[in-house]
Amino acid sequence: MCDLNIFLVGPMGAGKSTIGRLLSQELKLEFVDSDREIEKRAGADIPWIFDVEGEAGFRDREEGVIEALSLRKDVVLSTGGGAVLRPENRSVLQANGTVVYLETSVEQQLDRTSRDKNRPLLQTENPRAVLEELMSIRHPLYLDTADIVVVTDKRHPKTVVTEIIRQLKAKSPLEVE
Ligand SMILES: Nc1ncnc2c1ncn2[C@@H]1O[C@H](COP(=O)(O)OP(=O)(O)O)[C@@H](O)[C@H]1O
Ligand SMILES: O=C(O)C1=C[C@@H](OP(=O)(O)O)[C@@H](O)[C@H](O)C1
Ligand SMILES: [Mg+2]
Repeated sequence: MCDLNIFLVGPMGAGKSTIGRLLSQELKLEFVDSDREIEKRAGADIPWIFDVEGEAGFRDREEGVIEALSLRKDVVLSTGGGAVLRPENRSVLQANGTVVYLETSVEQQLDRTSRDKNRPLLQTENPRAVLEELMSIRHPLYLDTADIVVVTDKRHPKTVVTEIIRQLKAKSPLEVE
């Protein structure tokens, strides 16, 4: 395998962080998560960054981290759900690896994100309305950025990983062993 980069995009609760780690283990690639890298560089967690710097401050940090991480070699990068918003991010992701969209229904997003409080955009009275609104804006951007689309609804993470690898092999048989 040479210079294989896989970038996971998709909405909150799609399973990008979970699936990314599993996929990296399966393909023996390094695993990086842009949200964790943002937190590491800031020395603060995401809720703090949103609180103090606003969403715009977070997006600026995210852009720097996505550029840096996408230029690495042989990584699986799990991005945050809003990474596709900036055209600069879409460009670097498309230029430097295979982009996988983990597609998920709002219903599953709600189910998977209801237990933790670390997503500032969902700390609201009506997370369903927020997720629907975000999906209407972002779904076309995910589709536009991705080389591969994998549905994750009601699928075990291991099944999702198997399906990603199947589609990667179908696309570039020589790169994925
Ligand atoms: N395919 C799946 N089936 C069931 N639960 C999942 C699946 N993928 C992720 N999860 C769970 O959903 C939650 C959110 O997953 P996470 O990987 O953080 O998503 P993302 O990074 O896309 O926001 C976690 O508790 C995780 O264990
Ligand atoms: O959708 C978004 O705008 C966000 C998604 C989060 O990442 P996950 O998609 O990994 O939850 C995180 O980057 C931040 O809370 C903003
Ligand atoms: Mg994540």
